[in-house]
Amino acid sequence: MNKPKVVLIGALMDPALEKLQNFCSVKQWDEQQSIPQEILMEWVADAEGLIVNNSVTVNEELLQHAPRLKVIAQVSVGYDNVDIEACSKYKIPFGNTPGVLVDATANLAFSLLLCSTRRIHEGWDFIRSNSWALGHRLALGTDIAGKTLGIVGMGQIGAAVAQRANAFGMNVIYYNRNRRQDDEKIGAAYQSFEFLLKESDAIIVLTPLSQETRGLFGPAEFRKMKSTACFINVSRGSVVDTDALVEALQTGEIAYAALDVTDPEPLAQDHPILKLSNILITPHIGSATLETRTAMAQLTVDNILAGLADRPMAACVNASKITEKNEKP
Ligand SMILES: O=CC(=O)O
Repeated sequence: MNKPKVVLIGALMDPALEKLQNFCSVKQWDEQQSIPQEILMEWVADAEGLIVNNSVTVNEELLQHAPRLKVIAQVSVGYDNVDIEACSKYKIPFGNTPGVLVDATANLAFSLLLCSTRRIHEGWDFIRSNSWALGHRLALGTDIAGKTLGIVGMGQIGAAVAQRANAFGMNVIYYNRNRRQDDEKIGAAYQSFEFLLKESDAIIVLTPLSQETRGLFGPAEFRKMKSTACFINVSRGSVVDTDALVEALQTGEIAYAALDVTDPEPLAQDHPILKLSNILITPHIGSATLETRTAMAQLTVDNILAGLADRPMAACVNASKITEKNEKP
């Protein structure tokens, strides 16, 4: 029996890759640079499955070029690069990887909070620049117990961050599009966005990127924050107006920022944000642990195999929008 053809963009960890190769004929793009559009279009022309990463834009044009496509999956929880409505229109289920990355991402977010408030990476720079030996003083950090943490975007990862902040004695408030019914269980109180901006000592952003959240943090929002505030983004870079953030850090409107995501990504070496001393940036590594990435790869392959076999997928974003398969418009 012929194996179904699957196009794989990017790397996939073993043993998931091996499993995929056992059941499917896999064509993989694993180069540093993004796949050129003409090659992508050529490859998807006869593909039945497609695994993408966020360097690929999945839109109607791509779907029109892929008449045999039965399923798409991505090794991430965020899918702002994918036009879900178009996938649903073409009756193609799209799978992502929620759940399995919650703890790793919450740990990274909380690490950025601790590193920022205790100025850990500055300490490391201080040592490497020989300042210790020269007797220069290192600036003091701040405590987090008793301080207010504002979480913007209260999904599973937000709840896991709230749990950690509670354990560290923080007062946790959150803002979300919809208020959660289990405020008490997650140990966080719902507040308006305005209140959160004004009252938080630290803000952690975890909201997905959408039309509503693009540029959510701009000049006006930074102006409302405390001058001692620490701003942390672990969602998507475009939720923040980068120029406004640079200015807020330069002028002292806020004290500090830590970002796991940036706009653009990656940052050019001469980007002004890299010249600031009151910022810490990590290269989009929220879910990057061996265990988590292995589980994400496994879930992605399970999603693809289920979609190819017309079985329900473990994590499908548009399951409710797809009724009859393979009836393409
Ligand atoms: O950014 C990472 C993800 O969306 O999983």
